[in-house]
Amino acid sequence: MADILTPEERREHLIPMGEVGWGAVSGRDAIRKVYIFRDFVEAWGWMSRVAIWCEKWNHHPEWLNVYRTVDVTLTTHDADGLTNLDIKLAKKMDALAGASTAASHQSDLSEPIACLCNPDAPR
Ligand SMILES: C[C@H](O)[C@H](O)[C@H]1CNC2=NC(N)=NC(=O)C2=N1
Repeated sequence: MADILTPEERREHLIPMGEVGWGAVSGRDAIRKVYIFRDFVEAWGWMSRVAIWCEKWNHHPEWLNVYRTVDVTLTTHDADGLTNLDIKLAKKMDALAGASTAASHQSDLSEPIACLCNPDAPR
C-alpha cells in the first residue's frame, strides 16, 4: 500500500501544484481542482482519457461533472490521506487537460494547498 506523503514530499510536490490550480479540501487530507473545458464533449473526452490511467494504476478520483466543468478531489482511501498516487494522477490529469482552464475563483472553492504541508493539520 502507498504511504502517506511526508512533510518534505508535501512541500516539494504540493506547493508547485498550488500554482496551477490545485487546492486543499477543508477538513480532509485531499486535494481539489475544478477544470473548465470548452464544452461537454471536451470534458467527457478528458474524463475518458483520465479513466484509462485510473484503471491502469488502480487509483480513482472523486469527481463531479456538470456540463463543461469537472470538480476533482484526490485522496488515497486505503491510506486515509494523500500519497504519491494522488500526485501522479494529478499530474497526469493536468497533462491530459492541455489548454483547459482551472476555475478562476479557486480561492472560493478550496483552501490554500499549503495547509496540507502543516504537520499539525488534521488528517
Ligand atoms: C481494492 C482496490 O485496490 C482499491 O479499492 C483501490 C481502488 N481505487 C482507489 N482509488 C483511490 N483514490 N484510493 C484508493 O484507496 C483506491 N483503492
